[in-house]
Amino acid sequence: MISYEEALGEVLDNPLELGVEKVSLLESHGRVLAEDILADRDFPPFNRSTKDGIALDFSSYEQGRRDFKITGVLAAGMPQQTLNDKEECLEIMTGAVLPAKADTIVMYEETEIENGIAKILSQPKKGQNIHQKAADIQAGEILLKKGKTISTSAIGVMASVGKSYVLVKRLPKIAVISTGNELVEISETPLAHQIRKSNVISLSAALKSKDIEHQLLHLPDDKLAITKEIKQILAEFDVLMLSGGVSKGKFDYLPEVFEELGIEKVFHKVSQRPGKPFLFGRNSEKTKVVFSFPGNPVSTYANYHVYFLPWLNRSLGIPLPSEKVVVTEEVVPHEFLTLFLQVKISWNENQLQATLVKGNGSGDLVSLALADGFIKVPKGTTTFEPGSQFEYIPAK
Ligand SMILES: Nc1nc2c(c(=O)[nH]1)N[C@H]1C(S)=C(S)[C@@H](COP(=O)(O)OP(=O)(O)OC[C@H]3O[C@@H](n4cnc5c(N)ncnc54)[C@H](O)[C@@H]3O)O[C@H]1N2
Ligand code: MOO
Ligand SMILES: [Mg+2]
Repeated sequence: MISYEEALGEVLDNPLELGVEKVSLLESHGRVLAEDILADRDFPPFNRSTKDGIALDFSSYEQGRRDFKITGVLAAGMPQQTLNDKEECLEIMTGAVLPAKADTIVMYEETEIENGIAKILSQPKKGQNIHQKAADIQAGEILLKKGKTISTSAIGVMASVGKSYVLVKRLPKIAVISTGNELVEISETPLAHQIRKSNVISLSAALKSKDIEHQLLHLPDDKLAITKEIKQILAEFDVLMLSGGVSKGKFDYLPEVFEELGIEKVFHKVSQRPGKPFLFGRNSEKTKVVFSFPGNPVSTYANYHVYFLPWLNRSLGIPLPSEKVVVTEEVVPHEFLTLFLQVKISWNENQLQATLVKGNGSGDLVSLALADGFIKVPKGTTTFEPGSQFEYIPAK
């Protein structure tokens, strides 16, 4: 059995080359940019007024003039005008184009306007209140680099250069598969010996929150049926994400079925709790990967966050986030297993602190909903004191 660290290393060593696709700008939020976005023009595209006031020729002020006759009003959206006479000025609004032959803007608050004459009350500096053409970026320069995760502000930047469609990294297409004869649909009333399938519903919600295309499928505890179906599913999807049927039981057929279908087992079973009987595999062409999670609800859920999400980030070229929290109580490690303990998170003096959520093992679905995430507790024999720091894996 391999350690958690080795297992994560193997998972991260098997990213998929997913390619790229074009999506509409509004659909691109959270996706990974697959092209550089260039400035299609200078930013700003013209000398732009940053204040409401008057535009004048500074040399006239320098020569002692303080009163300027107003000969027009410039609004944002008007084509560029010209200041025809040094002794005159033009009123100008924020965002309007600086007129030719003017070089300085004085805001209204620093003037007194009477009978069409603006009197300057302040001591303006040459060139003030002008956002110079190309000061932010020049046409042809890179505004956003490929590889960036698209934020809402990046969407605004792309809108400003007229990108209504944008090239992004493709997301994997995933089959989310429940296994087991005991499972019924959520809309059904289970008989005494049955339960509703919940694991795959959480997985589906988690994938939906990332806009990942996926399909919910179900397999009975019947080896022939499983083999036939998985063969078809493999042809259609990039990733198989299964829950259950992967441990030591008489009806846990998945490990042998994968082998028969040519799925290479990268590892099966990790020295961790929960989630020990996890199997990770891939096809020989390395175009498909299989996350076969143990069926206990907490195991499936923990392993999705511990392995699948980092794998997804690696496949998309996104840096892996790392967060630390401090525990409020003693934490007892396991001598041989890495533990993923459920915690509730709160803020304490600018630091995230974690309080353990006590549950009844990895079959306890109820405690799972009370937790915000997991802390990773390395194996060992020394109890951690309150205040010790742990890696935190948020679960959303
Ligand atoms: N002899 C051994 N027995 C078990 C071992 C072991 O090492 N040796 N490991 C235990 C651990 S740890 C786990 S975790 C489970 C994993 O079992 P499987 O992956 O084979 O899952 P199943 O047997 O199919 O189901 C286990 C449990 O989970 C429930 N389940 C499954 N799918 C769903 C679903 N979609 N929604 C809700 N609940 C689900 C299922 O009904 C079972 O109660 O094995 C231990 N045994
Ligand atoms: O790996 Mo299991 O999840 O401890 O029940
Ligand atoms: Mg089993």
